Amino acid sequence: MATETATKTYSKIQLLTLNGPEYRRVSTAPPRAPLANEIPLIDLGQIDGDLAARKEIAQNIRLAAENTGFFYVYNHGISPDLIRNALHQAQAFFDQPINAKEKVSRRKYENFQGYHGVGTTQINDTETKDNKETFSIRYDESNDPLHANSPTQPTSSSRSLDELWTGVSHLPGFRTATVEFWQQRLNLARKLVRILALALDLEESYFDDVITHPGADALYIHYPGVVDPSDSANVDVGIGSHTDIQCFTLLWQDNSGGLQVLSNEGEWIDAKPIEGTFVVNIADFLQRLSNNRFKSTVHRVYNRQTASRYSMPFFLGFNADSVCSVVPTCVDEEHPPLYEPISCGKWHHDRLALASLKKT
Ligand SMILES: O=C(O)CCC(=O)C(=O)O
Ligand SMILES: [Fe+2]
Repeated sequence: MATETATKTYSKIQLLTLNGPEYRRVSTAPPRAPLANEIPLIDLGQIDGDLAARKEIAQNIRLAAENTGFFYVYNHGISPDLIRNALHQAQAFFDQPINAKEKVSRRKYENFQGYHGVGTTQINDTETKDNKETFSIRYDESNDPLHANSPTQPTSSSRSLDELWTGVSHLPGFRTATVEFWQQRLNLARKLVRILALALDLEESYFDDVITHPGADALYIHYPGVVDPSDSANVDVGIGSHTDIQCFTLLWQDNSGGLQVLSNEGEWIDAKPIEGTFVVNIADFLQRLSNNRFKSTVHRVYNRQTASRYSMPFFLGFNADSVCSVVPTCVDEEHPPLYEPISCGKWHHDRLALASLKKT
């Protein structure tokens, strides 16, 4: 009689990095539920409270950032009505015929803004093409409440952005809801940067000078449903295995499920949707500045249902031109800096260029 052994099988995924390809061992077992400390729920209710309250949030975030780099936040202060409205706008945009969406094709704008069609991206070339379509906007000073009193001069890129907004102006309320949701997440992200400084034992204001004109990229993503979810041969990824590039991501996801995070042991875990939360994950640039103390963790999305899945990520990076070094609190004799200083803009640009070079 055969004895059952608890042997686990693993495959390998490849990730693109500026230091060459990196490989991760990945269990072939179906995703499991996370342990409580793998993707903890963190209460931000006191983020505007006194220093002791902010330090308590920082302590919780530090533990999560050093473990998987993924956590949920609640009591984040962004109104559910605004989120619902943004979601309806995203759905209205994606429900349009393809030629209406192509009018704002990202090929016409700088920095990947605008529309990317289904199957036009492949974030991991050892997996399938990404089965998703997206609408993206980037940081725009004229939308930033921090600079409300400093009128900006029109530039060629602001003129091309006007064209982008004109291309969606037939969708009532689209621009207003999209910009307001972007502004509120930028505001929350700036507060989180100060909490992250505390979590790294730095002065709370340590990063203030590098978030005056930050990377602040907001996406609407639509993952089309699959025709037959029981068809196990059809395993197109929604978005392939990857790490995020800049400092951290604030992600709103609908109730579909499908977001999976790679555990420290190489098993997929489900970052299941939790009403009223954002999923936050540390990204590569912050891992780098923390000398690998904070973790930028591999994740992916599968939409294995007939219905559409929608998500709305917001990626925060530091000012594109500010050169940043590994922070002093993460360096000592036993832990020399592992990385050279670099700006987040160059880091982001080179990573994106690497991905597109691979495709040509
Ligand atoms: O759609 C999601 O839930 C996650 C998307 C994501 O990981 C990304 O856009 O980097
Ligand atoms: Fe991601």
